[in-house]
Amino acid sequence: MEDKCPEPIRCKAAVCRAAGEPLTLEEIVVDPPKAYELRIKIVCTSLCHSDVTFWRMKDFPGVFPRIFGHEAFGVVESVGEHVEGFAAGDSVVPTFLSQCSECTDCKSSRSNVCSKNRFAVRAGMPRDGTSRFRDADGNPLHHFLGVSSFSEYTVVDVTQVVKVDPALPPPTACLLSCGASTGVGAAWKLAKVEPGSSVAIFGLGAVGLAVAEGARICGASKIIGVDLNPEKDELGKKFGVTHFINPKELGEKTVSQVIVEMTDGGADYCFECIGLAAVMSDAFQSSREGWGKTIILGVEMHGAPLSIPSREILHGKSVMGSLFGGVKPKQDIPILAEKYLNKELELDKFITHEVAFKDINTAFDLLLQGKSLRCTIWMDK
Ligand SMILES: NC(=O)c1ccc[n+]([C@@H]2O[C@H](COP(=O)([O-])OP(=O)(O)OC[C@H]3O[C@@H](n4cnc5c(N)ncnc54)[C@H](O)[C@@H]3O)[C@@H](O)[C@H]2O)c1
Ligand SMILES: [Zn+2]
Ligand SMILES: [Zn+2]
Repeated sequence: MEDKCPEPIRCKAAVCRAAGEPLTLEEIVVDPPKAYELRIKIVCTSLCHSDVTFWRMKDFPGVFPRIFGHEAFGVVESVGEHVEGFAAGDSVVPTFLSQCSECTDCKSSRSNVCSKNRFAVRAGMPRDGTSRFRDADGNPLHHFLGVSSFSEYTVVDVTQVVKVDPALPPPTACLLSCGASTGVGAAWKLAKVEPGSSVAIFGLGAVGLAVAEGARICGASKIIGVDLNPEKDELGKKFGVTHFINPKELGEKTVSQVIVEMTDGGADYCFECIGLAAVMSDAFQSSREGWGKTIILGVEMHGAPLSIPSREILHGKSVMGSLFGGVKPKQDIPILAEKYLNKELELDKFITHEVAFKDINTAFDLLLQGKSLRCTIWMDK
């Protein structure tokens, strides 16, 4: 092994000191990787709405100061003990979901939620709960989803790192680390959308539009997009959205009434890609009796309960939810990468902006104002 004794590294990170406050660029220390961990030099990262949700969360005490970020691409800098299959210089994407490849869930084709390194919003590393980051005063900085990519260097558990083809452009690899994989995976792996199906997507951000991209590839004939932002009408067309509904412009009718009319009984597949319990119910109401499936991808900020009429579920409708769109990171990200390199999967259109690391707060403004889908944040610019 080349990297016998990695030393702590001094570098810059965008630290969130309190909920909802702009991130501050600080010099930090990143400790060497422990056993089963890798230290990664982040090349670029981007902002997903899940970062924004937890950044905003004021009633989630004790987790600041924290380094957010979980969509990224980087290069392995060093590996800890017992790490197999990775070496310094490898192109990788860290992922918020793990795949240990050994547990019952990882071995089953029915699950993508590893039961050995379980998904949780922890403050530290998954195995020992401690932090690998320290600020200038030596105080620990908390991790986010085991990734914390808003730092020039980060430490990630080996079960949350996927090797990718170096031919992938860094911003594209970065998209596959969360949003694009989640949306495309939900249509392709979870719903298994059939040719000729009707699909309704609530929320046309990167996740919702990635569902549209996945549904387009699967041959869906009707792809209905629902969004409050009128600009998503034109934008959606680039992603195969065939019909657009702005709930603010419906007058007396409800969204679900309109979708049921448009699809002659309800959409075959409805996807919630916003994170609002009320919209999850709308999605369910818009699905077809007999076989309609509602797939929930949005993260409800306060975990509000989902309310659906129990009688309607007797009519053959079903609801399911998913982390990462059913994608098993180590198995499926390389497949999605290949689909991109074969020009089957179109990912470049998701990258609407780019900024230098020092301007990371601009990426927050762009997403919050509904102007960007994904903004590439370059660490070396
Ligand atoms: N399940 C997962 O594994 C997973 C992975 C990634 C993201 N997510 C979640 O998916 C959701 C979308 O993420 P994103 O990065 O695409 O977000 P985004 O901010 O880019 O997009 C959200 C879209 O929803 C629209 N919207 C907001 N409120 C609406 C309403 N009431 N009715 C209609 N449209 C509305 C916005 O205009 C925007 O276009 C978030 O909740 C995020 O946390 C889940
Ligand atoms: Zn995400
Ligand atoms: Zn596992």
